[in-house]
Amino acid sequence: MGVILESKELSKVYSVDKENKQDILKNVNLQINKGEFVSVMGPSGSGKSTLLYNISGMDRLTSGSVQFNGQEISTFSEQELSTLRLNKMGFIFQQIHLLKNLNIFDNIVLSAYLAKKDSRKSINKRATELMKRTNISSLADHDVTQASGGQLQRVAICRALINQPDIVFGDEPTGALNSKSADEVMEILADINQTGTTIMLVTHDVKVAAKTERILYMLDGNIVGEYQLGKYRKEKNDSRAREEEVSRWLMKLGF
Ligand SMILES: Nc1ncnc2c1ncn2[C@@H]1O[C@H](COP(=O)(O)OP(=O)(O)OP(=O)(O)O)[C@@H](O)[C@H]1O
Repeated sequence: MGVILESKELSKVYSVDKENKQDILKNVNLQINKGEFVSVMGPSGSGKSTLLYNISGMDRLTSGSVQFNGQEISTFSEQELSTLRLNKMGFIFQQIHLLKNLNIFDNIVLSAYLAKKDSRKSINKRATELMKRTNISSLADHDVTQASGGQLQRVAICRALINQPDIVFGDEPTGALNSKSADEVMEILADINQTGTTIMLVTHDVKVAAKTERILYMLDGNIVGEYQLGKYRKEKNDSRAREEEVSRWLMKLGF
């Protein structure tokens, strides 16, 4: 299978001012395998988002190492990092940052036009397929203001996938959605994972974590537990049992 992402002794210190420094990540060692679907849980302030930003090259670590596909990325320049993020990584956030002056289709294809890896014709074809897969084809020429939160989050998924990334990172990707839309988004992500894309997301929601394959638990800047759930398969119809399994594990950890 092989490792896609690895951190070794990853530390992040925030300096509030000269005297006040906060150790937010404390020597985090983490490995994510190619094709895995991993979630990160833990109390508020435990460092989940900070971990996501530091291992995805969106923020700079204070010390330690992060390797992506065997390449040390902590020493990359800003330009190298931005090229890496554009071509190899996709991002989905709780707040959907779409451009209001572009319609939904153009929001999805924009980063692929910028990456210039493929012709516009093949990018448009891919966008059309992604929109079909996420059930938002009818929204192509709509304004972003004309779509619901759940629909916009699907737009964000299409946008995250348009450059065929090796890995997709999500920071509370369902956090702003009602439970039906959250469920639909998770089904889409599970489906995308099953076609080979690695996914790592941060969540507070047991229902979300229960659709992932391995759950990491963060406490006070470190990973203090992990749980192997195995791949979620819709046809097994065991969402409830998985949620109960995760809840029992979290209770043992005092969550
Ligand atoms: N830019 C920053 N400067 C200073 N401190 C920060 C900064 N960003 C985050 N922090 C602090 O780092 C700690 C961890 O924040 P982080 O957002 O990673 O936690 P989290 O586990 O994702 O929390 P939540 O579940 O509430 O989103 C918090 O105490 C936060 O206040």
